[in-house]
Amino acid sequence: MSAKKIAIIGGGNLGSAIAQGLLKSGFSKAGDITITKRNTSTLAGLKEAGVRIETDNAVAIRESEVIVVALKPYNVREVLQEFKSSFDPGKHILISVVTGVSIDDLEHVVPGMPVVRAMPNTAIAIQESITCISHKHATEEQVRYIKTMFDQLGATVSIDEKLMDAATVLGACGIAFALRYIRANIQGGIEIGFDVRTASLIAAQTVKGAAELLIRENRHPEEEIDKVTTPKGCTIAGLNEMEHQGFSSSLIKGITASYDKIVKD
Ligand SMILES: NC(=O)C1=CN([C@@H]2O[C@H](COP(=O)(O)OP(=O)(O)OC[C@H]3O[C@@H](n4cnc5c(N)ncnc54)[C@H](O)[C@@H]3O)[C@@H](O)[C@H]2O)C=CC1
Ligand SMILES: O=C(O)[C@@H]1CCC=N1
Repeated sequence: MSAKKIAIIGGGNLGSAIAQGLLKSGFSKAGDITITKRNTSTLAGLKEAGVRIETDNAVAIRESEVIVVALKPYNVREVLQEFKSSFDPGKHILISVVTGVSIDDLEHVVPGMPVVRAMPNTAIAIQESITCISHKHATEEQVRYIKTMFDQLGATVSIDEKLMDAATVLGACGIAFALRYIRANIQGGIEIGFDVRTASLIAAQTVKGAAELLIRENRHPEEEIDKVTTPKGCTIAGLNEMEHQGFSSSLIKGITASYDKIVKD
């Protein structure tokens, strides 16, 4: 698969993370990535690494083949509308990572351009994203290229577009949910005696280990929990107290609140 030049339109949190992941994975050479933003001062690190920094979206689009749109949902239509004459369906592949804006909506703004939606998370910066992908009119070759690209940046899963909002909550927002869980562990760890650095390391590595048990061994969480909960032991005492306080329920309610926010906006 030959290397393509990639433009990231919207060099914010996610756009920058994608650029970092592309660099780290070696999928792209720094000189083959262009990232755009109106105020480019936050992109100094990428600039230093050799990534091309642009304020003019038309230039970035013209000089690239893969266009990753990482703009906010509220201005993506307006910005794409402004630059739609720069798109060439014979040359460009368009990937949108924008939350809550459908393929139909985007294809309506840039007629003739097939849009692939992808929903990564910020761990894409270190090649540990889970990226959900869906498409309607892209060719098999375009989809293969996009999947290969995101495969280098973590794991990928192809989903029906109607699940894209759910994917946003579970995968993209999920990073923040998981981090808040880890932070609570750190707070608890400090209260029972650890300094913050040690508590952070233990909490984060423990969550990583739990995740790896599921991913590598393909197990159900409860099967692994059963191995930890000694009868009359401290694990079950802690777990049951957490559940009495609404642990699982609060997470499920948070996930549905997050989903409702996307669907109702
Ligand atoms: N941050 C995250 O974890 C995730 C975000 N997303 C989605 O990705 C999109 C981007 O999110 P963030 O990176 O968090 O937002 P952000 O606000 O950090 O990034 C958007 C960037 O676009 C830039 N921008 C605005 N107008 C522009 C223009 N005309 N030309 C070029 N750049 C322009 C802004 O300056 C900003 O840096 C959103 O649609 C979000 O819903 C999806 C998955 C995860
Ligand atoms: O909170 C948000 O709106 C975005 C979407 C997924 C992650 N961040």
